[in-house]
Amino acid sequence: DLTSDRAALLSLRSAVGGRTLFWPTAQQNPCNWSGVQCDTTLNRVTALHLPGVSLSGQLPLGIFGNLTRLRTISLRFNSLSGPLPSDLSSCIGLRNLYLQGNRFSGALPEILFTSLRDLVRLDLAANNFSGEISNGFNNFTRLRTLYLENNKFSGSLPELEIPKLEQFNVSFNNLNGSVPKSLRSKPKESFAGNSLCGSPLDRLCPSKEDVPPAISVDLRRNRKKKNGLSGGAIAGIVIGSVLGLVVLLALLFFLCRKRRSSLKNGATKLTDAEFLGEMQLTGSNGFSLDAPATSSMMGGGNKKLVFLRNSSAIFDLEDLLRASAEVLGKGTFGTAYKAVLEGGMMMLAVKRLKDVTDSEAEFREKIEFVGAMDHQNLVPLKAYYYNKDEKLLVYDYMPMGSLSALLHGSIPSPSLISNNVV
Ligand SMILES: Nc1ncnc2c1ncn2[C@@H]1O[C@H](COP(=O)(O)OP(=O)(O)OP(=O)(O)O)[C@@H](O)[C@H]1O
Repeated sequence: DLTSDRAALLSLRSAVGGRTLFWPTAQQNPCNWSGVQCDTTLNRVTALHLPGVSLSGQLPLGIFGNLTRLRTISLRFNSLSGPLPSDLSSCIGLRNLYLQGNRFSGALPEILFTSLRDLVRLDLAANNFSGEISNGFNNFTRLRTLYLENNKFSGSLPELEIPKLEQFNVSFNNLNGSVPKSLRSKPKESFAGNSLCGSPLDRLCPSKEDVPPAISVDLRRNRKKKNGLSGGAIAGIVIGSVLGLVVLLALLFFLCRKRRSSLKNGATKLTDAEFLGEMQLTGSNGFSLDAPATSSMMGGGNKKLVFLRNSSAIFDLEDLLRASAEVLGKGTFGTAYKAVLEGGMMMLAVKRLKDVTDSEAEFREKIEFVGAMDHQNLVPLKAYYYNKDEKLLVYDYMPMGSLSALLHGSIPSPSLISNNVV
């Protein structure tokens, strides 16, 4: 009733100020207040005209929810802000809503599209409204004016099949896409200031047909480039990598086996039969010959390792055969090996003689003679071994290499070189 309409108007007055402050509130009947119109038959407020009267602030809920018989609201060209109150939806007989030229913001409440079905004029221009332009405008079947220009509406325009729509403007928003068919009859100025395209605008919408052939080929090529390698190429790379890895592993395996077997062979060869060539001692220049060498026989038999001079029998033939061996080089009389006794307790040079034609007695005599020689540049013979198949000479291992290495390399001390070559 009018009493509740009056109360709602007073709420509005206290919320927005401006000219409403001049309302003679002492009067119980609000129908004489400036800007307020009533239907005397209904005894209700039916229109509120407050254009350009310095209203400011937000429209709170609880005002329009009570002014339910309003047919016209005109609050244009004020400084009202904030979102539209959703209880505007209570004004179901509203025909004209003029809110242009304010600072309203936010999206339009969706409920308005289902309740204000009698709207004829809707002017929301020049505010800060945002969000998409709702398909719900199609519910306003009596609408003749729809002004939404100069806001921040975004997205694309929906098809608006509003039969009586005469005045339409959505210019200067953030709209994009093409102008829908139903609106193509509107003047192009109604769509200006957006990213819209298509009729009635001069800007054509890009489509497959619109792209010139040369550009479309380029686009396709770019797309291909962006896609990177083809599936086949990737599969090829993967298979190639796997094969490469397999070959590499096989090679490593083969090399390891080869190394192991060569070490094994080196050690085994010590047991192979070879013969001692005739030893040609080149005289006594620089050499001193001791008294006949005293030798100790390992194990008592003459097929054992024989230690010469003062060398004590701290290892035996078994130790020697079990030792890991590595070829040091080949000389005239055979091959020399570096033998590391088990546990690394001793490193020896074992010279394995080949082509020995001397009888055992002759061999022993000559080796005892060699073993008795003493000279600062000569590695003393530590022990020897003789049997039919194998003749070995055992020396201490000289870790600093040969005379050749001394002459051509950087080894300083002659006392540490293998001097059997000297
Ligand atoms: N006691 C040792 N300690 C370390 N390396 C040695 C020892 N004896 C020999 N060699 C090394 O073993 C390799 C072969 O030596 P070997 O005495 O069998 O022949 P060579 O003296 O080089 O030649 P040739 O017998 O013709 O005079 C040489 O590189 C040598 O330096």
